[in-house]
Amino acid sequence: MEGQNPAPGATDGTAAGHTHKGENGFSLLSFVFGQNPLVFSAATATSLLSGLAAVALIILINLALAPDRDDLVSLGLAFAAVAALTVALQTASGILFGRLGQEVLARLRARIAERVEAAPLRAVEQVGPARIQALVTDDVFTIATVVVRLPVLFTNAVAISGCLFYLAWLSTPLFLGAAGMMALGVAGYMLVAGRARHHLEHAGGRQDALFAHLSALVLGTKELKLNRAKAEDFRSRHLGAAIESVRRARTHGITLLALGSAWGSLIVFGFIGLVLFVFSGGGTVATGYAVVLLFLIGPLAAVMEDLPRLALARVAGQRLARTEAALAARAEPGAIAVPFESLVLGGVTHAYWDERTAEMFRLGPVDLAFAPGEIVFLVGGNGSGKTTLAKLVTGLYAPESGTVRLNGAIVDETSRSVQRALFSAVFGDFHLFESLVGLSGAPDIDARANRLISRLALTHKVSVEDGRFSTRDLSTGQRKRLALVAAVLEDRPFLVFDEWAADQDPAFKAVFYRELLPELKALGKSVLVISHDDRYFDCGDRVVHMENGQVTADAPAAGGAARSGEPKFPKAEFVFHSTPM
Ligand SMILES: Nc1ncnc2c1ncn2[C@@H]1O[C@H](COP(=O)(O)OP(=O)(O)OP(=O)(O)O)[C@@H](O)[C@H]1O
Repeated sequence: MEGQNPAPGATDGTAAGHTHKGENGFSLLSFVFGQNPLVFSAATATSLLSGLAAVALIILINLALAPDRDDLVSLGLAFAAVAALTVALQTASGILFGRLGQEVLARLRARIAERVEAAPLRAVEQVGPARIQALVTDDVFTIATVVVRLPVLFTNAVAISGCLFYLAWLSTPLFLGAAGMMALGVAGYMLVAGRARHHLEHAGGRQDALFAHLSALVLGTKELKLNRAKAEDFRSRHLGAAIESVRRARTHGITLLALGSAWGSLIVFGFIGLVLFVFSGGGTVATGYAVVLLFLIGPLAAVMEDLPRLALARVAGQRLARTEAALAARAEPGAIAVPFESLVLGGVTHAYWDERTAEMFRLGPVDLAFAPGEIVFLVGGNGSGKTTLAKLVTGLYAPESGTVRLNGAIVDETSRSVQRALFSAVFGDFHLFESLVGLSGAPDIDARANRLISRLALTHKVSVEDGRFSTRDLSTGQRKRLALVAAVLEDRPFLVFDEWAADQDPAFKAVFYRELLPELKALGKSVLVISHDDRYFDCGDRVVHMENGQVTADAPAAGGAARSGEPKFPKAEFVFHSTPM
């Protein structure tokens, strides 16, 4: 499985998977309020006041329109004051909500990052990188866009309510008619919006596939550039199809929302027309109604325009809540470093269920024990379950059944972080960070890293300065050497190398197996080496064989030189020695 993303649709039989729990678990308003209660309250208050001020304006206009007024000057002054206040309030609420929008964007991104970081590896694998990418870019942006629109929405809501009250004061039947028509408009809209949301949710799911294809477009550039037919097929059938299906689903959703809005507007215009041209009979009273009703058109149209945005944000919020539920992690205490005495797997199992092929891969039950200072080779055919077993040994996966005992005590959800804290690993799909993340501030870190780099024959290529690698533009084998540097510098008691030597040249393979491993052993480190290099199996203390998810042999290595605890090359310096952290 190394070097591959988990197959989409592949899920465990037992793990959390894509749960629908928390479907409606995202409340935009309470989330926005929680970000900054003070700013939210101030922004809401200014929006609501600006709505009221707008209603006051319309009343003043109406008064000024009445015939034979002798207080036009004072009305004019009041109008100027209220207009200035309205603009000031609108500006203030716009600025405050703009600020909140950015806070929401930043906070949601940080929150998703925290969830991903805290979630069990299996849950992250199941959610997949594409969904996470889509969430932190597209979905959170959709949510933040609505936050920025909130002041307008609030202001308009107040303006509409205020106008309705004013209408009620002008004429009760008119008010009842207006309120009834609006209720009809909203009911029609809601009916259509429910159907639209279905399309928008579908678009969200297709968008995950689209992000996966976009990532394949970048990661697979070499393959696509070499083969034009392949590139065209990928562009048209795979990437193109995903782009098209997102477009189609979104268009359906947005069209339905637009039709819903149109229905609302039609009802409102119809009502205004009826009042003005059929029932009022003209005259100044009709002018008064007309001013209020015409004023209502603006806020109503704006609200109708904002409703689709709200619907989109709601779908995005639900996707966020669902993903967060799938990533849910039990709070783990901070990982304490404990001395390593023993690690024993008893009847440990794990299963992957692949929905597409409807096949189950079962690992175990596995019984295995590890002791300090031991070098264990884990060998077996492709797909036999070596990496999966390594993930169970390191505590990256929790066993589905069986037990893991660390220093005699059973590891459970609360102590799995302690198990993980024993390990540094270089997996086949390792990631080389651009700096020695987590080691900044460690004493002498640059010098120790550069010594190791020189030991791994990389001095001419790369160096470490202020904890950063000078470059990562290296060959795969060279980058693996740097990953080993980072792992060794962590100075943890147990190291895992998953086919680390597979990308090394023959001379360096010998250095790895015959020099580095014995040196690590001499330092008391335990090392689990996943390997196909059978000519070096004698460098281990034990060789564990796997076949089809089962451990088929666990025996001392034939002629194991490292068992003596002495490095095979006595003159090798112990450059790996570093200050424990
Ligand atoms: N993330 C995953 N999701 C679903 N199935 C998986 C996942 N990882 C591995 N598998 C399945 O588990 C089986 C064992 O995979 P694993 O990577 O543990 O084997 P391996 O012995 O390390 O193979 P290799 O030598 O090729 O690296 C594979 O057949 C694969 O189908």
